Amino acid sequence: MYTRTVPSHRPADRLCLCSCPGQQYTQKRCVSPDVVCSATPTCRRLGNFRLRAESQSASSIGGKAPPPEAVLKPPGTDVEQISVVMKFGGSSVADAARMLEVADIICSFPEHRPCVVLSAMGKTTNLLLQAGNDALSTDPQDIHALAPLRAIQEGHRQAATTIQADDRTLKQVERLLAELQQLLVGISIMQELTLRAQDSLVSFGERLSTRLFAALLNNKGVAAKQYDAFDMGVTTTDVFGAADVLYERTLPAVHAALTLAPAGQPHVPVVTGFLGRGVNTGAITTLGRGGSDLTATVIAAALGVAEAQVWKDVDGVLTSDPRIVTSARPVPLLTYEEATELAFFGATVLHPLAMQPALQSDALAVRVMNSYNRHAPGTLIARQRDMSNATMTSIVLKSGVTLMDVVSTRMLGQFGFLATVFNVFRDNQISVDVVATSEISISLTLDPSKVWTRGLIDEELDALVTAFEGIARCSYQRGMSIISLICNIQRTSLILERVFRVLGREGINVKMMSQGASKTNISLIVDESQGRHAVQCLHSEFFDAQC
Ligand SMILES: Nc1ncnc2c1ncn2[C@@H]1O[C@H](COP(=O)(O)OP(=O)(O)O)[C@@H](O)[C@H]1O
Ligand SMILES: N[C@@H](CC(=O)OP(=O)(O)O)C(=O)O
Repeated sequence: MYTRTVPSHRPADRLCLCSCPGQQYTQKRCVSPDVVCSATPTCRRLGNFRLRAESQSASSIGGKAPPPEAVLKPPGTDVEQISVVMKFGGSSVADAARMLEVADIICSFPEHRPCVVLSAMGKTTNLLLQAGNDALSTDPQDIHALAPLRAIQEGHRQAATTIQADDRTLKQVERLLAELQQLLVGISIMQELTLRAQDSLVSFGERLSTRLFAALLNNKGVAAKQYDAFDMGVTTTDVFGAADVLYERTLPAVHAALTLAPAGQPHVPVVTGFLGRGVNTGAITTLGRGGSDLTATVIAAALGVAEAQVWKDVDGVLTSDPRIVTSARPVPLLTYEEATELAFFGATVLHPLAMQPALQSDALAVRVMNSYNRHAPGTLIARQRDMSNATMTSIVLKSGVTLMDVVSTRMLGQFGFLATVFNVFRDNQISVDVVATSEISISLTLDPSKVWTRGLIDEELDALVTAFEGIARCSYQRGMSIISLICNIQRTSLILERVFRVLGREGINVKMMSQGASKTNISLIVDESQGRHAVQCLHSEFFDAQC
C-alpha cells in the first residue's frame, strides 16, 4: 500500500466510458465535466472531442511502416504535459521494421504527448538468460563465440544500421554489447550465476532497445530522450528476479525525473521497462518476467495520467490463451480485479502486479492494444464495469502446479491448525495459490514459479513434508493444472452446472475446487494431462455459438 503524493496535473479532467456501436467502450479523457461522447444519439455530447478511430484514420491505416527516410509528424508537441504512457512489448519491437511501425503508432495520437516504455527486442531476454547459462559451461576465451551472444550482437547492430542510428547511439550500443560480453566472461570465470548477476545480465535487453528507439524517433524528427528506469528513481526491494516496487520512493522520483526536465523542446521520454534499482544493494533489479507492463502503470501513476496503454501482439485480453484456444476472442472490458486474477492464474498477457498502481490511483485506465492491428478496440481495464450481462469472461490455465493435502493428526476442534500450516509455508518461503479447507484438513496448490527462473524442486517439497511431521500428515501430487474461470460469481450455480456437465461428459475429474473471497474467480484443479482439453471444451461451451 502507498499514498500517492503526486497530484494529477489536470484536476478538471475525468474519464468517460462510452459504449458506441462499432466503437465499443471507447474511453476518453474528457476536457470538461459535461463532455462525454459524440458518436451515437445515446452519447452525443462529445463536442470537440475526437474518437480514437478518427485520429488513427489520419495516420497510415493498414499498419504499413513509413519508409526510413520519412519524417513523422511528432505526437502532441503542443501538449504541455505527458498525457499517456504507451508500453510496447518485445513482440511489438522485435526488429527495426517493427520499431518504425511503433514510431508511427505513437505519432498517430497527435492529441497526446506520450511517455514510451519499451521491453527488450523480440526474444532478447530469453537469449540473455540462455547466454548466462551457456557461459557457465564455456571457457572464458570462447565466450565471444556463444550463439545467443552472437545473435544479440548481430540483431542489435543490424537494427542500428537499419534505423540509421547516430554516432553517439552507435557508440553506446557498442559499449553495452562489450559490457555484456565482459559480464559473461565474468560468469564463466566465477562459474556462478547469481540472481543478482542474472538481473544485470537481462537488463542489457531494455538498455539496448530504448537507446535504439530514441535514436529512431530523433531521426524521424520526434525529439526523444532515453531513460534507464534504475537511474530515474524506480526503486525496488532487493529480491532479484522478482523485485517489488517501493512506491513511496518511486512515484515522486519518477514524477520529478519526467517533469522537471530542462527547459527547451518538449521530448518523448523512452524508458526501459522491467528494471529498477534495489533499495539497499543499489544493484539493478528486475520486476519479474513481463515486468514492463508494471513499469508502464507505475510511471502512469507517478505522472497522474489517465491512461496507460500496453501494446501487444493480440487484440487485447482474450477469452482464453490463443495458443490453447484458437477461437479465443477479445474481452472489451475488465475490472482491475479481473485482470489481476487472470494474470495471477496464468494469462501471460499481463504482469500479475500491473494493476497495483491503477488500484491505488484516482482514475488510471489500462488499455491492452495490438500493435499489429492498431484499429482493434482492445481491452479497457477500469475500476468498475457493468456486470449485468456478464456470465463467463475468460478461462485461464496454469500448469506445473503441485497439489498438497495436509491433514491434522490431532482431534477435531483443535484451534490454530490453519495458522500452523501457513506458518510452515511462510518459513519455507513457498507461496500458495488456491486453498480449500475443512476443520482438520487443508488442500492447497503451490505456486510453480515463486521465482521466475525456476519451479519448485523435489527437495523443497520433501522439506515441507518433514516440516509438517508431528503436526499433520502431508502428501503431494505434482503435475496438476489450475483452470481459473473469470466469471460473474452472482451466477455461480448456473456456471457450475454447465462446467460440471461438460467436464463429466469429457471424463475430466476435478480434484479440488475453490471459489474463495474473490468475486471474480472460480478455480478448478485437474490433472495436467487434461488441462488443455478441459479449457478447450469449457471455452466451446461458454463462448462458441454452436454449443
Ligand atoms: N488470455 C489471454 N489473452 C491474450 N493473450 C494471452 C492470453 N493468455 C496468454 N496470452 C499470450 O500473451 C501474449 C502477449 O503477451 P506478451 O508476450 O507478454 O506480450 P508482449 O511481449 O508484447 O508484452 C499473446 O501473444 C498470447 O500468446
Ligand atoms: N523483457 C522482459 C520484460 C517484459 O516485459 O517483456 P515483454 O513486454 O516482452 O513481455 C521479459 O521478457 O520478461
